This record gives sequence, C-alpha cells and structure tokens, in this order.
Amino acid sequence: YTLQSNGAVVTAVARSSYDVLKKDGFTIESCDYGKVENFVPSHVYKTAEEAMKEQGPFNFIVITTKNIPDVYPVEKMIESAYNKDTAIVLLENGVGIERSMFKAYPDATVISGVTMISSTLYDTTIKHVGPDNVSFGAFINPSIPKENQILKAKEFQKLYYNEFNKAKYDENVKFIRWRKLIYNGAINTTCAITNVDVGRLEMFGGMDKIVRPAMKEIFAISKADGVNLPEDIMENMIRSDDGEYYPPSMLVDIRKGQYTEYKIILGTALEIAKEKGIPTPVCSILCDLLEVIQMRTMEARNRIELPEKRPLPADNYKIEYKY
Ligand SMILES: NC(=O)C1=CN([C@@H]2O[C@H](COP(=O)(O)OP(=O)(O)OC[C@H]3O[C@@H](n4cnc5c(N)ncnc54)[C@H](OP(=O)(O)O)[C@@H]3O)[C@@H](O)[C@H]2O)C=CC1
Ligand SMILES: CC(C)(CO)C(=O)C(=O)O
Repeated sequence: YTLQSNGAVVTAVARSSYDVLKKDGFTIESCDYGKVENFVPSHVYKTAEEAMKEQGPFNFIVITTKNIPDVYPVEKMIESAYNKDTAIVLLENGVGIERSMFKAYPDATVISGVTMISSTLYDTTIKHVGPDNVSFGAFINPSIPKENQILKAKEFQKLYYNEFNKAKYDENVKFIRWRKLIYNGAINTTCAITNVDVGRLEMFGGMDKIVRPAMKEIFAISKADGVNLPEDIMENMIRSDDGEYYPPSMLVDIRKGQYTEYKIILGTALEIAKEKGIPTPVCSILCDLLEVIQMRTMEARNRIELPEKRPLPADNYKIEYKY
C-alpha cells in the first residue's frame, strides 16, 4: 500500500489470499492511514514465475513472507523472478537472514528492512495498530561494488518514505537487526509458547520471569557479536506496545496453525552464542520448545506422518519430510 501510494507499480504474489486480493482486495484499518477499503495491488499473481513472465524483470523483489528456512527457504521462493539487476529487499525479522540469499545469489544486492509496525491480517482485514517505524540499509555484499548497493538501498528507502513512516536509511544494519531481536527473540517467542498476548504476558508474570532474563541473554550475545546496544533498549522494547493487548506475529502464527520463524529469530542467535561462549539457559529452552511446536505443526500440516506404532530408540527411526 505504501509503495503503491508513492507511485510504484506493485506486482504481488499471493498464495491463500490470491482470489480475494485479486477481486475485492484487502481492507486496511491503520493507525497511520485510516480505513482503506478494497486495496488491490497493481498486479496480482499466483506464482513468482507467472509474475516474472508477465511483469518482470523487477527493480526490487520485496519479501514480506515469514522466513522459515526449515520448510520454505525464501531464496527458493524467488528463484524464477530473480534477475542480476534486481535488488532483493528482506522486510523480515531475524538475524543472519542474508546468508542464505548470498549463498543462492552471490552477486545480489540484498537490502535489509526492519520495522516496528504491529500489523495483523485477520481474514481480509489488516489491522495496523503501531505506527510504521522502518529503516532500510544494504547487507554489504563484498563481491560487488559497495556504492551501488548503498544507492539501491537509498532508492528503496525513498520509494517507501512518507510523512507517517519517515522511512530511514541506516547503514548500520547489524545494529538495527540485533536491536529488533531484543523484542522478537524474547517476547514473540514467549507469547507464542504461552499463547498469550503481550498485555496478558505482563499481567500474568511472564515479562519478569521469562522475557527480562531472555532479553539479557540476547543483549549479551549481541555484545559478543560486536554490537553495543544501549542498556535501556530492553525496557524500551517491553514498553513499545503499551496500551495494546498486542499479539506478536509469532503468536499469530501459532493461533493460525502456521510455522514459526524460530530459527531466524532464536536459532541463529544461539549459534552465535555457542561460538562466542555466551550462556543462554532461558533462550535455549525457548528455542527447543519452539522446535517441538514446529514439528507439531509439521504433523498437523501433513509435512510428516508418524508410524501408527510408536518406534523405540533402538529402531533408529528417522522422520521423513514430504515437502
Ligand atoms: N506482523 C507484524 O507486525 C510484523 C512482522 N514482521 C516480520 O515481517 C515478516 C512478515 O510477517 P507478517 O506480515 O506478520 O506475516 P503473515 O504471516 O501475516 O503474512 C505472510 C504472508 O506471506 C504469504 N506467503 C508465505 N509463503 C508464500 C509463498 N511461497 N508464496 C506466496 N505467498 C506466501 C502468506 O500467505 P499464506 O496465507 O498462503 O500462507 C501470508 O499471506 C516476518 O518476517 C515478520 O517477522 C516485522 C515487524 C512487524
Ligand atoms: C515488534 C513487533 C511486535 C511489531 O513490530 C514485531 O516485530 C512482531 O509482531 O513480530
């Protein structure tokens, strides 16, 4: 909506929402833009392949899906739409998400987009309750000229900028992503596991007993990874959606029976913690619980099927994935 309002031609690839998006569009109830009815992107396709065939090549491919490397790697999703002159914008949470992109597309310009936005799709209505506070910057790819990557990131930031979001260009991508992880790694994960929103989490005691200790661990990992976040970031993140019983996106995933982004939100951070020797008792438990929940979702979504008779450890049974 923001890009199209600024004059960009937006080609959307939609999966379960294809029919509704193409025909009537989404309703947007936004704290920034008010009520927008029947928003339809310039073009809507079912697959990236069709989109590329009819509208490509593109200046930018903007990825706003969940980042679930254990099920649908995002680099595969865009395979048929990628062209060497196309910059990829990862408007997603998490740290280390550029690594698989550079592996798949070694000459790519990959732009980081990090936003505090608090926005949820319910049926055909997007409820947007937190002002869009967004910044873009290039994940610098050492194989191609740095200036071009910076220019592309600035071009995208200008394309997205409006009086509400005041989109920022910020080259300190690593800092920005770790700062956001303080929220997502501790709050998204705890709300998802406990199935309560941020307001209830605080009122039921989870903020003090789980979130604050988890945040301290993430803070320590970021420090060991060379990022000096201000100490008050933890309290600021806890207070960032005051006044709302907000369900973080990972909790919404659980409630909709969707896969969660636990790998890019905690898994990668914990790999870094291990390398650097940082103890992470709370975050490791959160991550392990989310892994079990992911397997539960895989079974519910028929990605795996277990034998009727429970195998024993001595059987060395290996789970097979259907997709
Ligand atoms: N929600 C929020 O407030 C915030 C979210 N984020 C981050 O932004 C990213 C997106 O989150 P969010 O908007 O909440 O995610 P949602 O789950 O609400 O939306 C993701 C959309 O991507 C679609 N999708 C997934 N895979 C494909 C595919 N292969 N082809 C076509 N469409 C696909 C899904 O469609 P389908 O229905 O078919 O599955 C769904 O409509 C995440 O990384 C999240 O962490 C960051 C800040 C705030
Ligand atoms: C911080 C927050 C809650 C909103 O931007 C978010 O990132 C999410 O819901 O995943």
